[in-house]
Amino acid sequence: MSSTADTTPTLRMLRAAQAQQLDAELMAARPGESAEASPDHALSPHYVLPQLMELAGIACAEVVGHCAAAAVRGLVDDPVDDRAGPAVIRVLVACGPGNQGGDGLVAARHLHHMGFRPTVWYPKPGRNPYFQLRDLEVPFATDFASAYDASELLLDTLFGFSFSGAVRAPFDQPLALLRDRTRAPRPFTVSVDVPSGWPVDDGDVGPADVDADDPRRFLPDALLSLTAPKPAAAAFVAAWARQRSRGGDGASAQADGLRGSHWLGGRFLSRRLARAYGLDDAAASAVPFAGASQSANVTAWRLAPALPASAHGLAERAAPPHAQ
Ligand SMILES: NC(=O)C1=CN([C@@H]2O[C@H](COP(=O)(O)OP(=O)(O)OC[C@H]3O[C@@H](n4cnc5c(N)ncnc54)[C@H](O)[C@@H]3O)[C@@H](O)[C@H]2O)[C@@H](O)CC1
Repeated sequence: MSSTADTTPTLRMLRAAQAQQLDAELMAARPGESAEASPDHALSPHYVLPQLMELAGIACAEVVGHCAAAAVRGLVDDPVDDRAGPAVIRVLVACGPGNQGGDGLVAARHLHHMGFRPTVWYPKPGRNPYFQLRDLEVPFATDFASAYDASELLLDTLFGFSFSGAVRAPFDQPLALLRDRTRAPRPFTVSVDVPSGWPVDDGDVGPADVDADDPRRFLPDALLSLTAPKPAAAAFVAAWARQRSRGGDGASAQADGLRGSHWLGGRFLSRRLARAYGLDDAAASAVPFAGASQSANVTAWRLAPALPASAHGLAERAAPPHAQ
């Protein structure tokens, strides 16, 4: 009989296929399928993609804001006086070809309005927020390496839960650079959903245990999970636990407070959808967001394994499409 109940709050994880399914259910987005065809779609909240991206993007910008002071104090050779405010902080926003790249574009717009100095690397332009950034005269970088070296902070929105296989050009070069820059000084790096290049559903292997050319040598300083952590978030948490037990790498105490931090964003789930994916059951505690915040620091939260696919009927349904 156990004597003391463990009260550590818990977040349930979602595997890639579950996250894609949930995304589709939020939007009722399967082309050609009538709402009557599926009870899930009849109940869908019918979000449209730009709404979800806006919420994801503002959560990204908020987490960058939380981490910015640490980035400046801890990792720059000649620390900037943080009383100067965000205007001195250069944030490189690396945007991939999918919806996560769209989150990054939205985040860059919010960062601009918050007073930061964002620069965007977006080698496959196309989504609407791109034109908004052009209108705001936010600079676009063509050379990732020099923009990286000129920044205090990197927002990694290259790939999220739909990444798979070996990385293809033109994204291979930035991922190789991130993999090779394992030590400070380097920009404080915030990844979204999955550290780019990592296998989404692998929760066990961490950067310390992989070969020199393995993408998991790239260990971001902070991770923002959207809607729910993916198994890669558990690998991120485990990798930072190992890093801490080895005594870190010399960065300042202030920066260390946020290095290895895990955040949750994406406030768009109803109780019905949360319950359907096991995000609202006895093992998964209540949502951690406070007040108007679009992000919550969940570093101290435990991560529970994703439910088996059959638990919410995923196995019986076709894989959803996702925007390219
Ligand atoms: N419900 C949610 O949680 C929401 C998630 N959003 C974001 O959307 C992301 C998922 O978006 P997507 O499904 O578009 O997927 P991703 O943004 O993960 O990327 C898919 C794109 O990457 C390409 N790609 C995949 N593997 C590759 C490889 N090995 N080399 C080169 N290119 C590769 C694909 O061709 C596709 O263009 C999430 O991670 C999250 O950031 C938000 O935009 C909206 C709401």
